[in-house]
Amino acid sequence: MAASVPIGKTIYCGTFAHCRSLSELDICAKGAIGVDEAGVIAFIEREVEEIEDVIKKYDGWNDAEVLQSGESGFFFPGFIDTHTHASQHPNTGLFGKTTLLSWLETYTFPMESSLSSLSKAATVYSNFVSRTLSHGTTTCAYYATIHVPTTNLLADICLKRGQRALVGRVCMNMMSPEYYRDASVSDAVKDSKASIDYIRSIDPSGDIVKPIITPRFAPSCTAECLAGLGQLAKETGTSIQTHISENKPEVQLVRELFPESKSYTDVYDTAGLLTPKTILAHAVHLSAEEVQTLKQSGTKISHCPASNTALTSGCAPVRQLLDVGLTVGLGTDVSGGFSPSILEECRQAIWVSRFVAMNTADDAKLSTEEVLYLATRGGAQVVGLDGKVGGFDVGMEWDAQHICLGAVKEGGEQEGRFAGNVDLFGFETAEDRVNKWVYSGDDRNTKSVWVRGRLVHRR
Ligand SMILES: Nc1nc2[nH]cnc2c(=O)[nH]1
Ligand SMILES: [Zn+2]
Repeated sequence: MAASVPIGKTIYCGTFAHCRSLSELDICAKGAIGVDEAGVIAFIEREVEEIEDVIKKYDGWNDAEVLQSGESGFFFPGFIDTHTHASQHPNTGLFGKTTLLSWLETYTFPMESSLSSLSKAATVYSNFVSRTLSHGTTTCAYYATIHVPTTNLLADICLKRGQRALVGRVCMNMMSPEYYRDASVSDAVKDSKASIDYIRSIDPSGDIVKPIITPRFAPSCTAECLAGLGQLAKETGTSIQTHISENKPEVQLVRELFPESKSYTDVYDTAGLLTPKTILAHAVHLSAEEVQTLKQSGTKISHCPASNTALTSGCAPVRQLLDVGLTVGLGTDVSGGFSPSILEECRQAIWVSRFVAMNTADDAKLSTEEVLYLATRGGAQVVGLDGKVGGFDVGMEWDAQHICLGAVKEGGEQEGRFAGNVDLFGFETAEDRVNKWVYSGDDRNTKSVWVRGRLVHRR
């Protein structure tokens, strides 16, 4: 679906839910949200008895299309995936008993290197963008590969499909296989710049796709390469994404490779890579001092719980990171993570926080409201779209998903054609419905998805 398809005014009626803050999930059962031709929320009404009264109240909304959430449905902000690898999608579910460094060698580098092929990349990237959209992901921070043409192709696909994306050409000039590495620092910087220029040329406003500078992680890049990319980010005002402190052998490796640095965080700090537009994935094994450095630099964190469990990397101390005031979002980290779904990541974040709680204190536990916040407003802060997407407020853009759950009829069958795992028996409160969705929902429950008011997925 092209991003340029014109839209008319639309009023979304019925139940909507969104996170106001980390602890407050706002659910409105009799709502009406007016979205204008630009995809911007023009008004929000609560306690609506008759939609006609709303239409009368606002000039110029007579011809608006009215879309109902339905009895067992609700509108929810689109999910924001703050860290994933489109180029690893064919490997989803393939990790065996490997851990990070052996997994990279065994599965990841061979697959990524094969995406030099434009035809293979077209298939993999189109499929992955469809997949993430179908799970309600309206914004995604993507890693591609080292190849400029196919990285640019990923940006083309996101723009065409209308999914907001940060698209990164991966840089790696050290400890990488001969068959898959940047030949030199100048190549890494030049190719990154070429991809930045291309992505800015196809979407000069950056409303849908933006480039993001992407050093793979410290062990893949020399200090000179990291510094060159830090300089490039400064000169071009581009966002940055990389990995940090994912597993203990990796942290030890960074100590050995960068003996002059105080810590893993210091390696990035020295290179000028810690900025308010930097997204660091994982942050599992940081010291208190490193956390302070990240906080002071305004760096953002992507929590990737499914990946951290799959690769036995560790349990990120999310409550501590939040308490210090770091901004945290959720990332699927495919294919370290085994699912393209941020809803799945919400569950995984809840589970991991319970394992942390079992080993530390009960307040480590994350609630449903908290993970949904990380998946939406928190994620928006991480990717630099704070105040624009991630919630339903007047002036924000309509990046949203229509969730439909399965009402059970007398006799036991689910009503309608949106069969899924969630059964509603009629006694559930609005909060119960959201909880049931978080714990047992999936893409079968995601009926429609919009970005800036444009329909980008329908089931
Ligand atoms: N999870 C994950 N961690 C990494 N560290 C360096 N590269 C990767 C990657 O592709 N995935
Ligand atoms: Zn990753």
